[in-house]
Amino acid sequence: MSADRELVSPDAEGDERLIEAALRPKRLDEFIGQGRVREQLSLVLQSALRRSRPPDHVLMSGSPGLGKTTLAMIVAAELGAPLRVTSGPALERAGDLAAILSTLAEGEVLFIDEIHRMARPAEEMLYLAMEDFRVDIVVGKGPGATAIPLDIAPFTLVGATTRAGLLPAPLRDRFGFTAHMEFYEVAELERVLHRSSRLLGIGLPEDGAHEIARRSRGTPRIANRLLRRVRDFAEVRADGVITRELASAALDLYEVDAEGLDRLDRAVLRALLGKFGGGPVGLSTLAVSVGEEPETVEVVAEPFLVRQGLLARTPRGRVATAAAWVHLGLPPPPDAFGANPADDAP
Ligand SMILES: Nc1ncnc2c1ncn2[C@@H]1O[C@H](COP(=O)(O)OP(=O)(O)OP(=O)(O)O)[C@@H](O)[C@H]1O
Repeated sequence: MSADRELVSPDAEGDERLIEAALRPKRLDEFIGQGRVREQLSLVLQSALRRSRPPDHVLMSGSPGLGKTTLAMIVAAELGAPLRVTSGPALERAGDLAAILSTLAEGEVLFIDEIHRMARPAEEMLYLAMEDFRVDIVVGKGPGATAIPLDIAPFTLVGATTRAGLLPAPLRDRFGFTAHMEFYEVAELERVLHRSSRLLGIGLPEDGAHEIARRSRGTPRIANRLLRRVRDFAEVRADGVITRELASAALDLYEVDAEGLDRLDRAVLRALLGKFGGGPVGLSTLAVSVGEEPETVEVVAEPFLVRQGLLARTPRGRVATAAAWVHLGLPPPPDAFGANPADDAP
């Protein structure tokens, strides 16, 4: 990912990770927004606690930075259970997963981030572990290979994915509960910002919080990061007070536009309008034209552009809406998507 994506990219590195960890809500009642998910999860957890049984396995899907890791940690904290953390790409061989599963304590929460990127043999081992709390350890090779069954402690799997559609059905079906994480409303992000500013000792007036919140792409991780950049700007260029005007000037400098679109978002829209006349165009062609991987465009940029009503995914390809033309200061063509009420028909 290029350096200029760092500011609004939901990925974080180094010190940023430490600050992120410090800002994570620790319990469900501190977790802001996602009302439906919170209520559903709370029921699942309370009922498990009453029955003194580990709850069903939980799958969380949603864009990067919406709080999936935070919620996984909260699941363990609410259950008073230990948490083991790994990720799909780290589970290349079945043995990698077997080593973890066979050492889980009873009731432990196993969090697998990016679960859609797990290798196939590990995935197959996970099916049995999730359903029967058992793994088959294969000893030997070829026709003489034998599977030795090994019981494992009952545990709860929490899987997180940015691409639920890529999970094979047998895996998806083994989760008792799926939490669909949505982008946050501006008012919710304002609460996230006020909480973070208290924890970081940053003075944040209401109007400054509002300006940062509305440019945060509906994502708490981005809100927290923009807060720190605006704080830097306020301290160096002004008297430290984050007013609306100051937040707006700082975010302009960092190339986050009034709707929260960053450079990649705008590059995607510009390519769609400038090179493909508004589309339809296939994802790979669009990604090549902005010099990014198709997955980055699909996972990082598109969900937000779709949510903002600027881009539509149609069976024929990606299409810019009339609002996208307006956003880039261009007159929409009469046949632009969304300019005609028939586009909304099912
Ligand atoms: N509901 C929330 N309330 C307050 N802060 C939140 C909330 N959700 C996320 N955050 C903040 O956003 C940051 C990113 O959250 P988290 O790492 O859980 O996202 P994620 O969905 O797991 O991202 P990724 O998919 O990239 O791993 C955390 O540091 C946390 O402080």
